[in-house]
Amino acid sequence: MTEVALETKNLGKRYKKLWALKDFTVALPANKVIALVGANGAGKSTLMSIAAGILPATEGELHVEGRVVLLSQDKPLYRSFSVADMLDFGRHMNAVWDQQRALSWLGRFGIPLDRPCGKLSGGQQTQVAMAVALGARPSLLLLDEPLANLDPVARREVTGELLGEVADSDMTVVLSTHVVAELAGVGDHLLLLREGHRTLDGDVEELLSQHVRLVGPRADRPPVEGRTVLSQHTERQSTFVVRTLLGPESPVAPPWQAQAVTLEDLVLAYLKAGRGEGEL
Ligand SMILES: Nc1ncnc2c1ncn2[C@@H]1O[C@H](COP(=O)(O)OP(=O)(O)OP(=O)(O)O)[C@@H](O)[C@H]1O
Repeated sequence: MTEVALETKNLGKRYKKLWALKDFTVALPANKVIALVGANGAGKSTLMSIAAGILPATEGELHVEGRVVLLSQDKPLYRSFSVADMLDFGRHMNAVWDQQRALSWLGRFGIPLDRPCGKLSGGQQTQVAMAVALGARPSLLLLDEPLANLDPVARREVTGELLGEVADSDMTVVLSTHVVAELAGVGDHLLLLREGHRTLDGDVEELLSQHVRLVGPRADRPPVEGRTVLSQHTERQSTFVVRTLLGPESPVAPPWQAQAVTLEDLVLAYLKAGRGEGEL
């Protein structure tokens, strides 16, 4: 059985009248990179803050294994501290500290140790914050869009290195984003939130193999059994994204065509789907 890094049961968070998270039940697998995706306001930060213990839940249960570190977009760095001072600070603030791991991260991205943090670029500051987070040896590292100010190449490098860190340790990483185009190759597991609810959750490869896009003549329903996630129609043509056990390889009667979906297609289909439609 897969080990679980984070488990919730009917978790809910209410801010005055608004439920930012509601009836949220999930079990996220350990030692994976989990992409947490949702539109603005879907509840990603709320979930991460509760998991990190800095925000109390209104109702429900949450259980995490081991040490949790949350890194958000506003990086916790002292501007006058040099990079080396920040590592010293990390060592003093954490009961467990891996200096070598922190140094090795900075070395990979060429960050000078003697430079004051305030004189580093936004992207370099992100790398320092990442090094301090990794030095704390978290079992669960929650990254709340901290990569937003990295250029696309640097972001790809960071996510690649993170996958390596996960492979070399028992760490689990949850990485939140609403930049759907950047998802490919980033996560092993996808968790999609919409308006505080879990909309889709599963192993990325499995999810891709369970969905198919069907294109054919205008029709009210797709030509296969399954749950329709998204329907789009023009005057003469219909396109459906369907969750089906048949998979994208199975034949459909012509003139219908079955196409595999990419991760980006899949996420966009669920994000676009009307409320209720496509819910699991
Ligand atoms: N402190 C707060 N007080 C009141 N409402 C809040 C507070 N924090 C968040 N919310 C509301 O809760 C909902 C979920 O917010 P949250 O920040 O968790 O979403 P998110 O998915 O992280 O969004 P984004 O991608 O924009 O960062 C939103 O509707 C937001 O307006």
